[in-house]
Amino acid sequence: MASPGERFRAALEAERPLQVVGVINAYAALLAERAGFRALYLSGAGVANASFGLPDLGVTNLAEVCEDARRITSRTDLPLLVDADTGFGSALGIQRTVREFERAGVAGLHLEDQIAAKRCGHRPGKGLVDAAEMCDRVKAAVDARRDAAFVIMARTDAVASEGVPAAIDRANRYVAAGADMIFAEALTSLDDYRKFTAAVKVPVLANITEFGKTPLLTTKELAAAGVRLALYPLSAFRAMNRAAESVYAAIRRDGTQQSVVDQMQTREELYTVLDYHRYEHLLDQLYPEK
Ligand SMILES: C[C@](O)(C(=O)O)[C@H](CC(=O)O)C(=O)O
Ligand SMILES: [Mg+2]
Repeated sequence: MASPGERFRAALEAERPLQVVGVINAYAALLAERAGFRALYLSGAGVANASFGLPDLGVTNLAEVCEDARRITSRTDLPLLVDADTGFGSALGIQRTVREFERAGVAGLHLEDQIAAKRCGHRPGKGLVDAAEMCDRVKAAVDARRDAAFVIMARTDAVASEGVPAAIDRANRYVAAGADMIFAEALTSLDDYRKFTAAVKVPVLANITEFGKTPLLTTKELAAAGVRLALYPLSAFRAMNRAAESVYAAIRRDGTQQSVVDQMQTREELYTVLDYHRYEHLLDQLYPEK
């Protein structure tokens, strides 16, 4: 079979823009696969928020992110893009990140030009490293990959503090350093995406995260602006949280779940997604009933 990186690149050719959808765990990955997506995303915020109940402020480490990634890649062949924040260390740390991600079956990563004390891209107070330091991060990542198809995506958070032209300039420097794709973070208009894609000669990703700085642009609009990848990092996670909140509240309030059962996925539906009956059948064969 093609390598994960090759599968990601093939997906990018098959769809414009390629929709890359966030999955916070392996079960969500199965749901996304059934919905027809061609590429998946493990969000740094998702790992921090969902797996650890922590804010997305650079508090999770390589091993923790890898573990979440591995659980997803062991259950689906869809290529998985993983958020590596600022890379988990300096040059040697970044090299280790790339190797561990490759070993975990990941298709590619994105690295951002924020300082190590990173913030969410859509929040104030982001600090940046200079472009030269970010280029060193990109070079370290490119040198480390064993599969040439493993995707090294450079994310620039510079729009907020330096403006669009300076962010484009940074993006082009990251491409010259070897970045395969550019993650243009927290752009505020379609026109700014147009400026990016006109000036940057590799595929550009738009992060369509809710309640942030970027309007909820459609794939049609993004395609017309030349955007090649559309990311939905936490959409399903936010909806799951709302659903869980309402179920917990109802059970606590009513002393029964009767009013919310019709909001639930049924046991049979759960099993269908898991392919439960195939596993059960296997078990029956291994241990026939006496
Ligand atoms: C894409 C992102 O890096 C993530 O970790 O998912 C976040 C998403 C978000 O907080 O909405 C980011 O944009 O910084
Ligand atoms: Mg992130």
